[in-house]
Parts: sequence; structure tokens; C-alpha cells
Amino acid sequence: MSASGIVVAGLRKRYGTTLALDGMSFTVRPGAVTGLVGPNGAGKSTTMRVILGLDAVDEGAALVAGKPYRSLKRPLSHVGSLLDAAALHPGRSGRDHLLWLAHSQSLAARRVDQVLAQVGLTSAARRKAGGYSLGMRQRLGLAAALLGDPPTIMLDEPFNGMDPDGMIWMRGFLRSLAAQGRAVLVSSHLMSEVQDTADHLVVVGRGRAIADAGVAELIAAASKNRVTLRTTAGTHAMRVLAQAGVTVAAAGRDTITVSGLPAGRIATLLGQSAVPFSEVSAHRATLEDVYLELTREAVEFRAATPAEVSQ
Ligand SMILES: Nc1ncnc2c1ncn2[C@@H]1O[C@H](COP(=O)(O)OP(=O)(O)OP(=O)(O)O)[C@@H](O)[C@H]1O
Repeated sequence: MSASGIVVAGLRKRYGTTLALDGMSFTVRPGAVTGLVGPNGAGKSTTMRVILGLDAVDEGAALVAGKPYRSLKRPLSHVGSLLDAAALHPGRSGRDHLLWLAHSQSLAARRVDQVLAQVGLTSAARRKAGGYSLGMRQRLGLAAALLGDPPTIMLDEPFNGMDPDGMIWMRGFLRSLAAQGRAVLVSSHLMSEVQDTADHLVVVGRGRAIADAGVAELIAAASKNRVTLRTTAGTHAMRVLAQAGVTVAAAGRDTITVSGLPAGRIATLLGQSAVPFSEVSAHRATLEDVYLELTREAVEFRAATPAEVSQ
């Protein structure tokens, strides 16, 4: 494998009156899965098209293995991508689709059967791709991305149309690509899809990265000093805690969220004032919380929350 990784620096792109990219910058490192997540219209697909040289930018640059995509010799050996799983000739078999791609890039035909096996499509390989389910098309697209054994892989919404088994398979597969040392970039508009897969997250909103950090780091930052208190004496508890100068908010029936004091100190205060409680626990934010907080301001179209969509 050649050098891997993607560097995106200060991309700006306008479509008419729409500012699709507004200073998009991030890095995709080898040996890790980087999730590119954000609401619909945030600029994920545009960024990927720019990385592949399919769209020109007004400002900024995107480099793959240190070079603009268009100056790469044998690009499929540097970066494999899946942008649109529906972009197939429906009358051609999955295998013929890959053979045609391999031929166009002077890649050995035997790679076709190898990648078909890797993505679990061997038995369907000679069927017309037009009859494939979306999940099978995603697998075929992934096979195409792997043809040149590239050190960098970039997939736009690879979980779309996958059934639960397919999603588990895809997660494991992406992790194994990263474990082989490849740089893997995966986009999604659902945090739940990438939370068990990504090591690193670039959260995007309105054309720019609004967070760029390790998954553990993002969760720690969002969990900061928040404690969940369960009590049937809510009013009494809130009065005692407010006197201690902490911020309290009713979070649900019998549940209060407290910020500003560690859990142990809160338990002591409540005990001293004889306030009954059944639980005092440090809050651990989920990635979904992180995402909702970060993208609240950046949502362009809000028909349903990501949590609602994923139900
Ligand atoms: N070819 C185009 N012509 C006009 N506007 C476009 C074009 N492509 C993208 N846009 C606009 O640019 C913005 C970013 O779109 P993009 O498809 O990159 O977002 P996304 O994050 O991939 O969203 P989604 O999750 O819906 O795919 C949106 O406002 C979109 O409407």
C-alpha cells in the first residue's frame, strides 16, 4: 500500500446562493475510522466529491496521499470510494461491473473475485445488478472501492439500506480495514450508525467542521460535571442543592439533573438534609447527546430528530 490519508483544508464552495462549504477542514489519518457526521445538507457529500476532484472549489484544497486527486497516477490504488451505490448499469452483473472497472484502471481481473468474496457477494456476483437490494449495492460499491487495494477508503452513507445484520457486518469490516492500517472516512447523518465504528469524529454543520476530536474525548466533554439524581422529594432536593450554589433542572418525573458538584458531594449534602433519594450518578453523555448539542444550531432541515429517524 502507498501512503494513506486525506487532508481537507479551508474548502469553500458556493452553489448559486447556497454556501455548501464554508471553511471545511479536517484530516483523515491512517489506522483509524473517521466518521463524518452531520445533518442533511451539512456538506458531507460535497466534501467527498471535492476530495475526488468531481467538484471544483472556490477556495481551499483537498489532498489524498499528499496530492490533489486529479494528479494521482492510478487513483484506485490510492483511494477507494463509494459515493452513490445506485450508480450501476442495471443490466450488467455485479462481477461484470467490477471487471469493467478493473480493466479501466489496469488492475488484475483476479482482484474482482477476491473483493467479491471479501464483501460476501460471491454467490450473487453473476446476477444482474439491477436486481440487487440496496444493501447488496452497498456491498458491491464497497468491493469496487477495494479493487485497487487502496490505503485510503472513503464511503458516503455506507449504512443506507442495510438490514441490522448488514450493518453489524459493515461495522466490523470498516474496523478491520482500519486495523490493517488504512485511513477510513465514513459519512452518516445518524450518529447511531458510526458510534461503534469510528475512532475519530468530524461533526459538520453548515459547511464546516464544528467538532473534530476522538470519540472518547467528545463524550467526556459533553458529560462534564452532570449528575443525575433520582428522588421522590424533588422540591426539597432542589432547594437544598440550590442553596449549595449548583445548577439544578428537572429532567423528568422523579429525575433532576445537577451540574457543578461531583456525585459524592451531592449525596452527602442530601443526606445531611435528610432528603431521600434512590440514585445519584455521574452522567455519561452518549454520542447522540454530543451530536444533538453540536448540531442544534447547524441543522438546515429539521423534519425529525436523528433519534426519531433511527427508531
Ligand atoms: N449540485 C448542487 N447544486 C446546488 N446545490 C447543491 C448541489 N450539491 C449540493 N448542494 C447544496 O449544498 C449543500 C450541501 O449539500 P451536501 O449534499 O454536501 O450535504 P450532505 O451533508 O451530504 O447532506 P445529505 O446527508 O442530505 O446527503 C446543501 O444545501 C445542498 O442543497
